[in-house]
Amino acid sequence: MEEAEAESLNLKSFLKWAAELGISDSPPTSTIQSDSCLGQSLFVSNFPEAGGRGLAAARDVRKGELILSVPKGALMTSQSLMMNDEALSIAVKKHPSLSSTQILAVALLNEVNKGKSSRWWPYLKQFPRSYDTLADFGKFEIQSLQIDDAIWAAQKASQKAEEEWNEATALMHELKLKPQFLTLKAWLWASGSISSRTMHIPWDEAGCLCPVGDFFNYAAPGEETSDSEDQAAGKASSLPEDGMLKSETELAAAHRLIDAGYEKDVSSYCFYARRDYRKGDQVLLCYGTYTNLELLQHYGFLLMENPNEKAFIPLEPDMYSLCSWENELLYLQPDGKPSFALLSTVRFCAVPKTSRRSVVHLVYSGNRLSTENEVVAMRWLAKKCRTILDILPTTAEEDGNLLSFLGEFLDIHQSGEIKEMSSPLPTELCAFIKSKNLVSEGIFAMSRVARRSIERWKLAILWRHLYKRILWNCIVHCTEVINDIVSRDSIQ
Ligand SMILES: C[S@@+](CC[C@H](N)C(=O)[O-])C[C@H]1O[C@@H](n2cnc3c(N)ncnc32)[C@H](O)[C@@H]1O
Repeated sequence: MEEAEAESLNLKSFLKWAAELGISDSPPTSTIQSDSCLGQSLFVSNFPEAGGRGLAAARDVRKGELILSVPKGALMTSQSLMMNDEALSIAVKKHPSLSSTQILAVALLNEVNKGKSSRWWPYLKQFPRSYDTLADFGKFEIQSLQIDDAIWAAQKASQKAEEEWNEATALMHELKLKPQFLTLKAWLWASGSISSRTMHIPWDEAGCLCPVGDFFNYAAPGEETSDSEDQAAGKASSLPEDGMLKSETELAAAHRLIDAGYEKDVSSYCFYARRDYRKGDQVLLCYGTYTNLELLQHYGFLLMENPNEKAFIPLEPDMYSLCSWENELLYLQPDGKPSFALLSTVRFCAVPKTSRRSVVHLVYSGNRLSTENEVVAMRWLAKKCRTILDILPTTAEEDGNLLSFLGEFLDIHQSGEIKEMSSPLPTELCAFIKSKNLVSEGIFAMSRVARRSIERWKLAILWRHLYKRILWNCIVHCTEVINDIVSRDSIQ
């Protein structure tokens, strides 16, 4: 059977299985019996440019409408997995130091280990085979990020995954998992599934895996969720289970922004439309507010246009303590403009040390201190960005060219062995192919693994390209501010 045909049959039996568990996209009053849980409000579709498989509106949908409900019994949690598996439950109790996420990862692998005999088998077959989160990045992809902060985040993510795997190995051996489920690769699959697919529930920090609900692709929070209508409608809210929402402010923001949650009164996970949708539109979910690096870290993708993107630039050491801003507030926005905190810090630094006391109140008001100060501040910022860009191994333009080349390369070489390349390969691609041992006896095989590997590397290149674009935007912005001041001065 063709792979696509098998996939379609698997999906069909999954949607039937989901309907039997009470998952439904029908209005609560409806009593329609169906062999699919979808079809009334949603259907599964493919969106190659926005997340791949996702959910589309089966009819015109109004903002605030309930579009999917998943009963508690259909949620896959550590608790529900242990309830049906005494051996798992007993073994887990012997390892109290494991975190709730590690327990869910082991329970997930333990379930996959059962194969077809697992009651969750139709659902498990819908999971991706591998992920592109930062923890999945190899050394080459990590270095390809080029920016120290991002390299550090990726190294940390991959070290953390390995440490957590090591800690959980004893439990997995006790459960007598098959060798292929004891590997780091299997662990990365389980932790990638948890990181990119779980939803918040109040009774387990690791969250739950929510069949069908985890088919919603992501849209960044925008204007439609910034008003108070959702709270006015009294909807429950959920938090993405990812450990990213650290501060109270972030938690509060996430509560406002997310459009799905577990509702105790109906014992179901409920999903609401966050805006009006026309029939056929992709229906999206906001998992939270993320920069592109955070999206990569937790979900393995990034957005070309991310309103929440932030480019952090290394400042002089004393600048971090000069004002009372937290470091996370000192960044460039996607349009290149400095954040309020960064702008005021740079302005303050541009004041001679002896005069700083007298301008403290003005700095925090967000006002320009003087035209001279503004010019010095903007010059400093533009120079900083230029210096950072100058020392990076590639320019934004080169990254853009490499991305186009890789896009064409993947299109031309769909699969199979490649003996002769149509054009000379870019140096970085040669280094990539060599580091991944993709060539054997002069022949490059475009296997599924090679393709995935290139796709993952493309994400690293795209990330650094977008970072550099913000720094360029900043240089343009600073130059415009300076030119504006100079031209006003010359008129006066
Ligand atoms: C909860 S799943 C969504 C459904 C997923 N597409 C599937 O086929 O199972 C989250 C994953 O979908 C992909 N994704 C979601 N939104 C995306 C977007 N806007 N652009 C690209 N990929 C996206 C990412 O791979 C992410 O880790």
